[in-house]
Amino acid sequence: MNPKMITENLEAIRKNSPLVHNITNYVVMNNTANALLAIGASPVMAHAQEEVKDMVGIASALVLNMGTLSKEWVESMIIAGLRANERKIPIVFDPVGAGATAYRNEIATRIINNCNPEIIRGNASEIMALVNQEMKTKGVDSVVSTKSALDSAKYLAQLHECIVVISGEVDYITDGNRVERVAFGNSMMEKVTGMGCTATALLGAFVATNDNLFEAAVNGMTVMGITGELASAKANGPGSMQMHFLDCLYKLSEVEIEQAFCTVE
Ligand SMILES: Nc1ncnc2c1ncn2[C@@H]1O[C@H](COP(=O)(O)OP(=O)(O)O)[C@@H](O)[C@H]1O
Ligand SMILES: Cc1ncsc1CCOP(=O)(O)O
Ligand SMILES: [Mg+2]
Repeated sequence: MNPKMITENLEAIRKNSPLVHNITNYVVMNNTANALLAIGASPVMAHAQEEVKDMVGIASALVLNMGTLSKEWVESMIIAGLRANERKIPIVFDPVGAGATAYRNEIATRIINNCNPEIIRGNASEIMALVNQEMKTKGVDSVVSTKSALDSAKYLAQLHECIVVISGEVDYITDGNRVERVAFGNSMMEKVTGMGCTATALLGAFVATNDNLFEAAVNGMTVMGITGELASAKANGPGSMQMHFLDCLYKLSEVEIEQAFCTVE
């Protein structure tokens, strides 16, 4: 992980403006579309079974998010996922609320097994729940530390040959062997709904412009964290945090990325 690599990935997003197709939840559609625009990507939210295949046909990445599930949407996700596999475009999956209900566990397993996502990004509780169906979570928020989910993440990554990202105070990114730790960010990020979903959506833009999936995931989570730090320094609370997050993401510069690295080292 280095500032230059991250800046190059960011510049590729801004230059190419990849179309990121999202099948996501009602709560975060607006936030995540705005975050993708702010970073320089082009978002589209489309979930009708009649059109998802065509939309994947023109997209550079697919984001599947199970925040507000329904039977119809699940079928759309599977159709879209299979088309993404056919086109060999990357899929990023967010198992929102895995562990909270049996239905969520069942659907998460179905999406992973049928669509083979390149990246799975969840909070620690969700990642643990994907491995241990006995794991009970509070809802969409995590109740455990990210470090405690690391073994589950490695197992999941090896089993499905994908990258697993655990987000939280400290993020971990693993391909089952390598582990990268990203410790940027601010606790105010927990107070804005959809921050995790935003991370997942942004990962869509990073993988759309970087064939190295592991590197793309690390870059994406680093940009999330640094932007969170810059935004929280300007924010007075969750409302202005949300606004400043978009502005800081839009303006994020190479110098700011380098400075953030200097502060932690
Ligand atoms: N306490 C914290 N300190 C720093 N960054 C955080 C903290 N909590 C969450 N984040 C960051 O906020 C984003 C959303 O993560 P998280 O809250 O784990 O997702 P979710 O909303 O899915 O539970 C990630 O980029 C993560 O790094
Ligand atoms: C509150 C809520 N309920 C269903 S989806 C959702 C949004 C969750 O977003 P995030 O996991 O990014 O906090
Ligand atoms: Mg989440």
